[in-house]
Amino acid sequence: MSFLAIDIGNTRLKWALYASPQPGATLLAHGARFLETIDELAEQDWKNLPPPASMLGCVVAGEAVRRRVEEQLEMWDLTPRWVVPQASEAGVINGYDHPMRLGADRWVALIGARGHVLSRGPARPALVVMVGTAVTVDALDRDGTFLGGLILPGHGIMLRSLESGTAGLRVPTGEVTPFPSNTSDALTSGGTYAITGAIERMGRHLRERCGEEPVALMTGGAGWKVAPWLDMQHELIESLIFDGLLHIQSQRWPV
Ligand SMILES: Nc1ncnc2c1ncn2[C@@H]1O[C@H](COP(=O)(O)OP(=O)(O)O)[C@@H](O)[C@H]1O
Ligand SMILES: CC(C)(COP(=O)(O)O)[C@@H](O)C(=O)NCCC(=O)O
Ligand SMILES: [K+]
Repeated sequence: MSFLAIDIGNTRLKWALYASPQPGATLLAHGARFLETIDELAEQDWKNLPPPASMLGCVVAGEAVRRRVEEQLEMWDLTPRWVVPQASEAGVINGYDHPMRLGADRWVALIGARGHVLSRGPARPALVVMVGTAVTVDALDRDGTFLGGLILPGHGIMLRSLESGTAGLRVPTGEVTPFPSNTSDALTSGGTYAITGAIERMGRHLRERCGEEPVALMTGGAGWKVAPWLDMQHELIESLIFDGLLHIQSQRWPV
């Protein structure tokens, strides 16, 4: 009953093969590819994998990328299924004005985060941070209602937009420091503090709204770059999206 989970962001496709579609299932294999090279998945990463019995993915990179991935999936006898955010699912209530317009990766991360919160004891509010091409900072209250969240540029987009919008900012990346005294450090510190500042601000909104400290869960390829500078208790969970896909699949097709 192996299960293939796929997360397609705007920079990379991440995949993971689990022994079964159940939270906590054994991880059999996993990998990631920049979107430029996803047409090699069948011939390379997936060539020697045991055929998965089912698959569930989330994609925010558009129809053309989704179709390219579905072509790679044709090597197996699988029906590709892609998450569409619902009004509520797996204990999470979608508070977006138009629930289906929420990014599928954000919805899946919220469901994964809710699973982590409930597996640790009494329900608590959660701050769900995804540091990828863009950065999202989403707020779940104690009852599992998604209250709303921030979208801001990821580090790469911030630097590229500064480079393209100015004459003098094409410099190597620098260090994060309280008082940057060169262009490289100023850019790297500015980008990092913009991201951590947004996270800390949403953390304050959620704490004031719920009257208790939220659990802060962070994921995404650039999470490790930001985490050391975040002035709040938090946990980096690289598998958060996969955990959400496992929860959804286990509820849709309970074994
Ligand atoms: N191997 C890598 N090489 C360069 N950048 C990486 C790598 N892995 C992660 N990153 C960083 O993480 C970001 C992509 O993270 P990811 O979570 O895959 O984004 P998305 O979900 O938007 O595709 C990139 O913008 C980059 O900052
Ligand atoms: C905000 C995002 C671009 C983040 O995508 P990523 O950085 O993971 O590539 C994605 O969640 C998205 O396309 N959202 C749709 C708009 C919304 O969530 O309001
Ligand atoms: K992502």
